[in-house]
Amino acid sequence: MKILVTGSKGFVGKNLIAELKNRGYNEIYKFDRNTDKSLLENYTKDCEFVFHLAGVNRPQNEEEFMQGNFGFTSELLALLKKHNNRSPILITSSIQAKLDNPYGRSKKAGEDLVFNFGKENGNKAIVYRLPNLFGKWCRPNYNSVVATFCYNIANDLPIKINDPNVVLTLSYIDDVVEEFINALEGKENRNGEFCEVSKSYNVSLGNIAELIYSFKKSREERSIPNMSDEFTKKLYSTYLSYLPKDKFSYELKMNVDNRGSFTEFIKTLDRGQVSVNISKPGITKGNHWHHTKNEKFLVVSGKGVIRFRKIDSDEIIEYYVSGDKLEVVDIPPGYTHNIENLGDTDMVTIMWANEPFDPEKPDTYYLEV
Ligand SMILES: NC(=O)C1=CN([C@@H]2O[C@H](COP(=O)(O)OP(=O)(O)OC[C@H]3O[C@@H](n4cnc5c(N)ncnc54)[C@H](OP(=O)(O)O)[C@@H]3O)[C@@H](O)[C@H]2O)C=CC1
Ligand SMILES: C[C@H]1O[C@H](OP(=O)(O)OP(=O)(O)OC[C@H]2O[C@@H](n3cnc4c(=O)[nH]c(N)nc43)[C@H](O)[C@@H]2O)[C@@H](O)[C@@H](O)C1=O
Repeated sequence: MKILVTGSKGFVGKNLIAELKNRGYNEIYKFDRNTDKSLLENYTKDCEFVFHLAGVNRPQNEEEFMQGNFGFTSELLALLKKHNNRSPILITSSIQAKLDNPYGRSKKAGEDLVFNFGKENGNKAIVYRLPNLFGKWCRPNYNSVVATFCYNIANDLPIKINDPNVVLTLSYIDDVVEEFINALEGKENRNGEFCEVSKSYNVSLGNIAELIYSFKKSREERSIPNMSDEFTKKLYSTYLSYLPKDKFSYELKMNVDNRGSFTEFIKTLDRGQVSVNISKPGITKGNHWHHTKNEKFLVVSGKGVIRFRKIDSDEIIEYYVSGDKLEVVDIPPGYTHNIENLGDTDMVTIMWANEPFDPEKPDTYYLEV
């Protein structure tokens, strides 16, 4: 299927094209600002679907709104008409089309053109009045406060919030792309004459800023944002996409002694803590038990033994473990336990505990196995 995408180098265009390719749509005609106009003539001859995303959001002069959002749409429609091309046309209008401002009026004029063209020529008109969008690859300091906040905070730059109570309606780029591909496949989500993305979030600017700052802080706290909240999950992915290329990594505090090291990796209040334990050859760690605290040990490199003894019993239970065969060993409460490195290399163990370590209430009692 031959698909024409205008505005192919923009935020929405790049995300849409990447996913179209993932899904096997490989005949994509890309048109953007610097594409030779004569190619648009060719593309409109035989394209079978049009995603008309090219739009003017932040021009130097106000007149460019009408030239870009109405004028260029007319040129595109005239070419489709010239070639008697009846392919469906999807356009990205804006919730601002309802507003009496230069951008809104130009988007409304573009909508009217497409609706009328559809009626006159039989092309299916698929018109989205999109809310503010967010996601990876949106240009910062341009048409999205989310992109600007993510970029500035990731780059240690200040942000300016005049009114933190302003509430935005936001849709996430992956949900937009999913909806657009549904539309391509004839399953657009209609609400009256317009189409809409089914998922959107109403969030205040203050909340957005607070969340993004918390993402930055999560590295120091070794915490993980709340992924059970859909908006947080999507905003966190967006934030990460703005990390500068020299800031993808961060160091952890390694607690080193002559036995090896113990390093906290991830701490959560509701799903526990993950740490990395390194033991030198011949070293035994542990020899303690817990009332309620419990753990999972996963040796990923080296070899050793995990021993258990119920605190009122003489029976010793042994689990031989090695990085050659990944196996999780649960550490049940009421059993004193230790882990000994039996190999001649460092033994590396991933340790999960059901609660973050609390020095005030460690629930850990020394007792030899
Ligand atoms: N992102 C959002 O939150 C929302 C976007 N929309 C609409 O969705 C569409 C896509 O938005 P988005 O991807 O964010 O915007 P972008 O500015 O990132 O992308 C639009 C692309 O279209 C190009 N373009 C503009 N005019 C023309 C033209 N006459 N010929 C060829 N190329 C052109 C732009 O080039 P250049 O950069 O050189 O101008 C740019 O590469 C726009 O129509 C926008 O109005 C609607 C609601 C919300
Ligand atoms: C739907 C619509 O969506 C976009 O247009 P926009 O709404 O202008 O987008 P924005 O993210 O720049 O602003 C959102 C709100 O946020 C305020 N705002 C901005 N920048 C800061 C800022 O830096 N600080 C503060 N405090 N507020 C800001 C601003 O005053 C406004 O209330 C376009 O993609 C467009 O194409 C489109 O159609």
